[in-house]
Amino acid sequence: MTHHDSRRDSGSPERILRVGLGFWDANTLLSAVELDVFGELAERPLDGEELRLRTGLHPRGAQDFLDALVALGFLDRDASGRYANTPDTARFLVRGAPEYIGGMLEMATHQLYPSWARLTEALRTGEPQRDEAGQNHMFDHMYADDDQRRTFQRAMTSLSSRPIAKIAERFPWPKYRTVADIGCSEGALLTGVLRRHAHLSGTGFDLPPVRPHFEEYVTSAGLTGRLSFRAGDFFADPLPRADVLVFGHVLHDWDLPTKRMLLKKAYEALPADGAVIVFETLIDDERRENDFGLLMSLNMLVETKGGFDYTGADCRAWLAEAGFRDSRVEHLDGPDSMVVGTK
Ligand SMILES: C[S@@+](CC[C@H](N)C(=O)[O-])C[C@H]1O[C@@H](n2cnc3c(N)ncnc32)[C@H](O)[C@@H]1O
Repeated sequence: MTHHDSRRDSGSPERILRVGLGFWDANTLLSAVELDVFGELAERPLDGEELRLRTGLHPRGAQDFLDALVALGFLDRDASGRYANTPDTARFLVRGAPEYIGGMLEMATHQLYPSWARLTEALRTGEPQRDEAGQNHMFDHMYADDDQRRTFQRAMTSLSSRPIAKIAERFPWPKYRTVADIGCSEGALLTGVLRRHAHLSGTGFDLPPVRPHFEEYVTSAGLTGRLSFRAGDFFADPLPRADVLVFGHVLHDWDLPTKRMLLKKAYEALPADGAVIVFETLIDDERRENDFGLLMSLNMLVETKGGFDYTGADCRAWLAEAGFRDSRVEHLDGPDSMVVGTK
């Protein structure tokens, strides 16, 4: 990927304006998700007035809003003026669809957008811009609220589903019998991997408030017998023992001493020849290409006390320090890659 070169020096201010006003596009899409425009169109196309009434829009902005979604490529409109989902919005933005990605966008609306409005302050001070993020246990605070907890779990599942499918497909699972996912959230990784590999059993490790979400998700996937939940706090408790330990989008939440502590605990919990899988929106080693990974790291700046994203080379160095005998980096999907370390 060398897309950054084509983004520079085009001789036109268009890209500068487009990025600078990127919140126009973003808010239009986020409002459409919040108002469930795509869900209302799941069954059949609707004319503008019916769609307006169903989504509760005031007449003043309705037509511009819906036609902006057409112009942005998120809706189609036929010759008779009826609106319909595009193949992508039908697939990824209808709530309840198996590949629904809107959980992440719901979290963007409620949580990330207000923090990002204060990015300059975060850059000047190094401080997160969510009131509760300054506390040691930001998750305790977020999980105290049922809605926030559910939105966050859904966001994680939606963001992780594609890299998880690749991990299920590409990692040499036949060599191992047990897997534990540290910071498992609803259990999307374990479910994806165990569905594909019938010989495996798994443990999800996460904070106690996550248990009901995990159990609901795993039950609906029909995997209750092979999967269990272990409630714990990885600061205070040892990690569960398993042949493979997974950290998905977990290390980037924390500062460097915590990252190192978690990898050390993983080493201790693994048998000889056991493996750790770390998957994230890894930054490329040159720190030039993976803009999503770099922006994710700024997201950790505004959202967490010490979190940051990192390169594959960074992670391999930490794995070596923790004692792992070898490691490798493999691209998964989109901005996500995994680092695999062997004890
Ligand atoms: C960013 S989410 C990643 C979820 C999932 N692994 C994925 O890739 O989609 C981080 C997870 O770490 C969990 N977590 C945070 N602090 C924890 C702690 N002290 N002990 C155990 N789990 C924790 C959170 O509850 C959350 O599920």
